[in-house]
Amino acid sequence: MRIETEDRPDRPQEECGVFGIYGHPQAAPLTYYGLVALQHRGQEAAGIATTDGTKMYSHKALGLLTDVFKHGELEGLVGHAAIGHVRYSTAGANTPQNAQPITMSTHARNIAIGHNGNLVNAKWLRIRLEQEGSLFQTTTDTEVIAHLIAKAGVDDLAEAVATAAQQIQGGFSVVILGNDELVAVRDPLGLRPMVLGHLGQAYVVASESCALDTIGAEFIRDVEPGELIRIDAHGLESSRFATRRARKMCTFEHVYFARPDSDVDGWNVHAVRKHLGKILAQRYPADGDIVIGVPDSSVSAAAGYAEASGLPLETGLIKNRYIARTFIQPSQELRDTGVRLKLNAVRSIVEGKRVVLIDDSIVRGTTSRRIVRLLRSAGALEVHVRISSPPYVSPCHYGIDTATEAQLIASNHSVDEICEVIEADTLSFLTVDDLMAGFGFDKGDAVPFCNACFTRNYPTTLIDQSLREPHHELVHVGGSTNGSV
Ligand SMILES: O=P(O)(O)OC[C@H]1O[C@H](OP(=O)(O)OP(=O)(O)O)[C@H](O)[C@@H]1O
Ligand SMILES: NC(=O)CC[C@H](N)C(=O)O
Ligand code: SF4
Ligand SMILES: [Mg+2]
Repeated sequence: MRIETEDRPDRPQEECGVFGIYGHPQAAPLTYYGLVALQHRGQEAAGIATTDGTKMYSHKALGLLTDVFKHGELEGLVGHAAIGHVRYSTAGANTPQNAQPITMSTHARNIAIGHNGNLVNAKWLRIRLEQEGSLFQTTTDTEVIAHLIAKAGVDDLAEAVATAAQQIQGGFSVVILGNDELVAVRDPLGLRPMVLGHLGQAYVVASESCALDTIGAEFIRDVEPGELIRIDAHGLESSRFATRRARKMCTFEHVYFARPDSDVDGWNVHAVRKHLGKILAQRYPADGDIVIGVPDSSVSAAAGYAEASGLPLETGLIKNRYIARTFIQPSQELRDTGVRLKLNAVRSIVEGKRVVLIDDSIVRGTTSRRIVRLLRSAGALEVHVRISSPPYVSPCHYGIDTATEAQLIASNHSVDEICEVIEADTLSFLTVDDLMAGFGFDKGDAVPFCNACFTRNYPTTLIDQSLREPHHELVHVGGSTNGSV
């Protein structure tokens, strides 16, 4: 194993998916299938940890799930309870040791932890924990949660997790595996999603309901913001680690991130996107002949736009199904190549047409410019771009870190300037009020959503912003993390 240090690159980051199951003899394979359904949430690393009540087993590595578990590693993951994770880093680089679940042995137990979200006070907490003697193995914010659990000073895992959850701030949906129990918590504002289901006698928690559908589990309900769920041989117990307060669910889950077949906090993602497409057509019509959605995430909004405008919906862009999401590629060069590999225009459909192009978001502008060019080179006469969300002006600090402010095209360009940069004939975005109308809210209503990336109004203080980034990243090259803890 080679160990080296590197400066932490200041680069755009994104989301994760978590899954947990208790009470099933096939816990590891079911977790694997659940994670397959959540692969869109993170493609940098994947891992699973299981317990048979006595020993804990884990395997994790960089890469897609199918790469990480291609040599029969699942067979070694025995036990009736498991958690799993697919990672897109937000805190700490994309290195093997930062992959999750993070495992730790304490005097009381083994724990494994998987986290979706990003903490806004992890650096402060880490400094305090290090001053108190904690030694960190990774550079993630997630390990801070593990140390807080270990240091809680109580034997009961759920109590220890509650103590930890009360100290962390920001976005977090977390699954924790103990010796013979599974604990799940969701942040008090509900920034990150989490659902609860059951498969026969087994309980399941996951980032999105599509993971429940994939393993044939039944949806019970969303995990409440500020709720702690403990599942063990005695069944399921729910408690609160934080008092109820106004929800601030992430709208970007609905706009782009979640799968359209998922229901997030009572709204079906496809239905919301389609509704947003209709609002876009009603408020920002375009003189076009055909409507084309940018695959994959804008297909629902394009269907809504076409329905409301009366224009035909065409499949004018074909996506190579073997290329992962471009928005979450770690460098601009890779993103540019990614867009080219990913999409191609259908000349026979777009030639001689005025195209209304629907996309769900413009973040850096890479995708839109490339697609406008593609359509023109395939013979489109005009390209009118309509975006089913408002301009993305400010970085997310809660788990969908799309880019630094300087990289966000809307943070330093007007709509007209963006239109010019992406080489479109016309360009319109939804307003925040339009976006909220997509969920059935009227202007002026108090809404249960975080819209900070569109408004710069963050629902928490950004505590760590006053601290400098850590300088060093520890990179282990090679080696395996499989085996019992
Ligand atoms: O302005 P940019 O920085 O280019 O990012 C915005 C684009 O990225 C996303 O799609 P992506 O290609 O990631 O994934 P998808 O296939 O799930 O839509 C999003 O839907 C936009 O199309
Ligand atoms: N995208 C996420 O939710 C990442 C979780 C955690 N902050 C990490 O970087 O590993
Ligand atoms: S800032 Fe944007 S992406 Fe981040 S949680 Fe809020 S709505 Fe979601
Ligand atoms: Mg897209």
